[in-house]
Amino acid sequence: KPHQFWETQPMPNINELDSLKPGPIQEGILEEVRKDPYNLISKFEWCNIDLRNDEQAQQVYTLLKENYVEDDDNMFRFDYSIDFLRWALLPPGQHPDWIVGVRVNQKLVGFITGIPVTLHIENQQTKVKMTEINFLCVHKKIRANRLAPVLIKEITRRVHIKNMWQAVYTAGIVVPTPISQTRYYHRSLNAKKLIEVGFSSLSARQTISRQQKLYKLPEEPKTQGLRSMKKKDVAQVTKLLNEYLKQFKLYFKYTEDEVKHWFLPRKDVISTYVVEKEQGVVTDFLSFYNLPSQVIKNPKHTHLRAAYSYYNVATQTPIVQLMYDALILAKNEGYDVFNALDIMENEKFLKELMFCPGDGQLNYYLYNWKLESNMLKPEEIGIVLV
Ligand SMILES: COc1cccc(CC(=N)NC(=O)c2cccnc2OC2CCNCC2)c1
Repeated sequence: KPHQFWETQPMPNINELDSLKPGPIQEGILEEVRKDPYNLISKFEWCNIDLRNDEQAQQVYTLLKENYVEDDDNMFRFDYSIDFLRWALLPPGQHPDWIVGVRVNQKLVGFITGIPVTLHIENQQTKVKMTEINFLCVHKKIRANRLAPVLIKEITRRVHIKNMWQAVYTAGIVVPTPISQTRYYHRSLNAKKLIEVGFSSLSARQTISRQQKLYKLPEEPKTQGLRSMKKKDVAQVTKLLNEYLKQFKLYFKYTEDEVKHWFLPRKDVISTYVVEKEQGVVTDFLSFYNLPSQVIKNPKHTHLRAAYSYYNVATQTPIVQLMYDALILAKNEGYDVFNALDIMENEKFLKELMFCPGDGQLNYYLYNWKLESNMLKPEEIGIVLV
């Protein structure tokens, strides 16, 4: 029976979509939260992963590299680096017991994570402290042990115990009940490599050299004053970002500390470029994160270098021009492809900059929250998960 687990969860099911009132579906009662971890099958043990510890970080890296998300044709698998995982999972205010592992004889076989976020939902008044769940992974060799539902219940318990009752997450699969179904798009930067790894294919009339010409980019960005973000930009970037995000129905509010963490450039993790017009005034910024994929079987290439659009705020520079510069910068940083979802204002540049639709969708989920409107359009989503 499909969804036997999800039917037990506070997610609106198809026939409640019109009866539930907006807001929390279940009131959280702290006293009722189970104090001890969920039971695991024998030999399986819970552990908190300290990603600052090289050995433990390496174990997480290897588990994900070999067992995490693959594309629909099982040709590519995400290959998150240790530096990336430290960026993604050690933000300000993180909780050590929200980086959850399951071990069998010291070997890491299961993983799930949460980070604290403050989410604004649908209108200004409601802002909800909650968790952003990510990196749910069970080793390929021990699937169908029903470990995934236990990992979800355990991290839910660890969130409830901190008196938080909502969560936000994304998934390529559809389980009850997405709040938005977004599509992803790819812009070729290295046409030859994309064809060699099988990411792109040539139709009868296309040739590699024709593709290379089609996707060719200028050597240098066009926008005057475009430069790498520095510490001194944090205050202005924070104001620009928080102001910009208010137009969406779902968005995070960022402190300057969080902007420092999420946007200051980290080599091979996050790239952020600001547009500094006359003396010191920052008017726009663009950012993209580095998520390579392992090419599962290919004689010539082991990895696909992919840049993923993060947050882009265009107030003076036209968004199409800003994103064209993002493509040029990503190409110059060595990326093969630039990926983006059709969320926020991205529809405004996807076609014009020759992005092609991917073969899947990314669904957004809100745990224990009924929206006023059952579904949000992708352009109403103002949050990017890594
Ligand atoms: C090209 O290598 C891949 C390796 C694994 C999966 C996919 C397809 C896929 N599922 N892509 C996305 O989910 C995706 C496509 C564009 C932008 N962000 C995305 O996902 C992000 C956000 C959610 N967590 C994973 C990274 C592609």
